[in-house]
Amino acid sequence: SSYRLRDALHPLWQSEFSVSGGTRQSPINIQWRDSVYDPQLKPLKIHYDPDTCLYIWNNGYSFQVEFDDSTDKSVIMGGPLENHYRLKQFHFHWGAINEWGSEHMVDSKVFPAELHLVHWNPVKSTSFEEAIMENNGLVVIGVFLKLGAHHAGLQKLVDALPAVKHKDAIVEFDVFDPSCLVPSCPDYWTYDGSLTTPPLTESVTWIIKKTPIEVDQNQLEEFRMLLFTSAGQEEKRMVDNFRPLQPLMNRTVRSSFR
Ligand SMILES: NS(=O)(=O)c1ccc(NC(=O)NCCO)cc1
Ligand SMILES: [Zn+2]
Repeated sequence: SSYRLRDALHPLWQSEFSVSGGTRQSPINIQWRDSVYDPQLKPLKIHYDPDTCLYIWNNGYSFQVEFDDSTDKSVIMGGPLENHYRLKQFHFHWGAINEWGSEHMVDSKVFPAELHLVHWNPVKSTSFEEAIMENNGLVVIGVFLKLGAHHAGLQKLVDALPAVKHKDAIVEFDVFDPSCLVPSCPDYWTYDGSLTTPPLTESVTWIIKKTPIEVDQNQLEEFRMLLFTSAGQEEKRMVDNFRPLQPLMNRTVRSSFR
C-alpha cells in the first residue's frame, strides 16, 4: 500500500534514524481492534494560556511554535497521567501529497498530516531537555489532520509560514491558543513510545486523539512551501518529514472509549 511505497521513498528517515535495541519506538500503526479499553483512563484536561505563546520557527525538520514553560500556565493533566505536564512546543509532520504525511496510522490508514503537542513533567524534571531523558518524562498529544473544511484557527499559523520559509528563520508569534487545534471529541488511544526524531529517546507517553481535525487544501499546500534548507542554499521543499512505522513489540495500546 502507499505507506510501503513511502518507506522506500524516504532513505533519510530509514538509515539515520534507527536507534539500536529500541523496544518502544514511535510511530506505530494503531490496530483499533487490538486496542484495550481501559475504564480507569480519565478524561484528558487541557488548560493552555494563549499568552504563553512565544514564537514560531523553522528548525529544519518542521515548523515549531514555542511556549514559555517557566510556569504551570499551560498544562495538561488527567487521562493516563499521574500529574500535570507543561506545554513546551507544538509542530507538525506532513507529506508531499495528501496520500500520506502522518506518523501514526489507524488500521493502516494514513492521514495527510499530524500535529504533535509536546509537554514535559515538571515534577520529575527541572527542564524539558532533562525530561527528554526521563522515563515518561514527556507527553505528546497527536492529532490527525484530514482534508476538508478550512480551519480558521490554523490559518493564523499558516499566515506566519512565509516568514519562516528557510531553516532557522524565526518570527514572533504572540497570543495563540493551541487548544483550538484539538478536537472536542474526548476519545483517545495511549501507549508508551519514543520521540520520532533524534534523539529518539523512549521517554514519551503518547496520547493519540481518535478524531481528526479538518484543514483545507490551501492550508496543506502552505505547509509544503516551507524549506528544509537555509537561505542561500539550493532549495529543498519541506515535505515527507515523518518517520516510518516502528514495530509494536511487547506493547498494548489502550483506548479511553469502548
Ligand atoms: N516528533 S516528536 O516525537 O513529537 C518530537 C518532539 C520533540 C523532539 N525534540 C526536541 O524538541 N528537542 C528540543 C531540543 O532538545 C523530537 C521529536
Ligand atoms: Zn513530531
